[in-house]
Amino acid sequence: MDLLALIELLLPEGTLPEVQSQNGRIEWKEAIGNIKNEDDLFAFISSVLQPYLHTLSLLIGVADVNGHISHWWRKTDGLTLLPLPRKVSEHFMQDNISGVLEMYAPDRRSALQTTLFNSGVREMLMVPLRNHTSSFGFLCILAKHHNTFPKSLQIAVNRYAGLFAAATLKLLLREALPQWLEEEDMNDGDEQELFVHNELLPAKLVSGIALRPAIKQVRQVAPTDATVLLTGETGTGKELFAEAIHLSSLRRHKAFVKINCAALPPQLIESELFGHEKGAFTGAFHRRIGKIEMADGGTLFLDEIGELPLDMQAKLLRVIQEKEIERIGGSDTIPVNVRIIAATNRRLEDEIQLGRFRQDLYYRLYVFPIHLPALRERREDIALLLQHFARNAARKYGKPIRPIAPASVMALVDYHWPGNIREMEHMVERAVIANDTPLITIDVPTGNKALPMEDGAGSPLLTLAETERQTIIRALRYSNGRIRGPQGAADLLDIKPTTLEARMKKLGIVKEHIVR
Ligand SMILES: Nc1ncnc2c1ncn2[C@@H]1O[C@H](COP(=O)(O)OP(=O)(O)OP(=O)(O)O)[C@@H](O)[C@H]1O
Repeated sequence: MDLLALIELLLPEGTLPEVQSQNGRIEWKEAIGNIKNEDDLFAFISSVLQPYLHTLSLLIGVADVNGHISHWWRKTDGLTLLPLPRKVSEHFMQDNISGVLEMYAPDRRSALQTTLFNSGVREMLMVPLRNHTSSFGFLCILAKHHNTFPKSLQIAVNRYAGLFAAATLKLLLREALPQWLEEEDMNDGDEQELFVHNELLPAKLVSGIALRPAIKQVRQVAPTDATVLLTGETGTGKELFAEAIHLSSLRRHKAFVKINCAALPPQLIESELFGHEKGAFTGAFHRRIGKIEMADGGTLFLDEIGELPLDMQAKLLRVIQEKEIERIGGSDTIPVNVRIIAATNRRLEDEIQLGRFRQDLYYRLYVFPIHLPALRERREDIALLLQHFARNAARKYGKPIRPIAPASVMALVDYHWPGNIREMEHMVERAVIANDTPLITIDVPTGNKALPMEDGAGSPLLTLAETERQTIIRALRYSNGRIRGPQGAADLLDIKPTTLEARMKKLGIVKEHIVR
């Protein structure tokens, strides 16, 4: 679970509105996503309240479980705040004061009010910061004069109180839970683009924008028992995705059994798949349970299915159709209930033409195909994945987490990655081990010159805005210009339709120009 999802759980439902930014309305998660320190927090609050009041002096207090203020954050515009008393404002927390407080004299009941009065504060607008069950702190807007706060400001402050609470919680949780701090900082605000999608997927599966359609397909197909055919070059993550489907399925508590059809000599494959009875052939001293039987109730992952010999293809077809097997040398048929996921880096259509793959088996497997793009087809994700693997390798080898040198990142974005993610993972790991400099440098492998981009236009590093533009355009083309609904562009990109429309407006994308 990410930090923002946790915040959403902690706050009362319906208290997190969208906010108006310079470029239209944006979702709360996006609005507070980049808050990393006190300055960011105050800049955010000021920007929300800017239309109502230009100069803001702000004070935020957060209480511990006993109601004592454990955190003070302040930003003063033209006010010199005296040091705040150490043990103050219990009654602020207890009475849950909200609204405008006028100050005409030091207040005996509250050390905080007295301090503020003596600091020159004459009016204060107070907003409790609430979680599900109670107030955990307060936000004060301070003014040097009476009658400073217009009614519109008071209404806005109440409307956005949930958002201010979320923003404050973000800072508190970052301090309390440093692992998030590290994750967020490494990605420098881009964390939203590189994410683990849900707890049921393998934790190591990360995805940038380009993998989102495949992840979406995983979510769609996982709960069914449909056969899945994963296609993609070597190292694109087919096995990881097979595991993801299994872990997101109802079979997740049963076995996930893998068989690599390319790794076994043909004479062993049958016994590996179907098992054998004792004495079935010379050397069969014991009964052996085959992989299909082992996967009963769970998932059978047939990697490199294109390498399966033709006679085995016929036997596999029978298993899929009849849902039963016979061990070699056995006379009984054994019912099996397995979900089949197959993977290949060959074009099975070509293999059929060449007479190396059975067409009937192909149709049995081609129920729900998922294609994993090669890394060079998803260059927009390369920089983020590099940082991800650098962080992982640093943890694995007990090294400090360091960024990769921008020049290396630029060169690697242009590289053609024949070994895809597997190649990247190993390359980064080697560099992390070998480098002790503040920035990790990685050389593009020699003898592998960067290939031009698919469109032949060279391979410049794209700006984030341009990357976003191209991704939105791709999604619109894919959805035939449809923004809303299942398989609409917003759905594919996993964002709200209103957010997509706002981004299209900002980036000057007109869907009629894209889809004709
Ligand atoms: N999206 C991803 N996020 C994180 N790691 C990934 C991702 N995709 C692949 N990897 C890592 O890259 C390596 C290769 O992945 P995997 O074995 O799943 O690829 P493959 O397509 O099955 O390769 P092959 O066709 O050679 O069997 C693994 O270590 C895997 O953990």
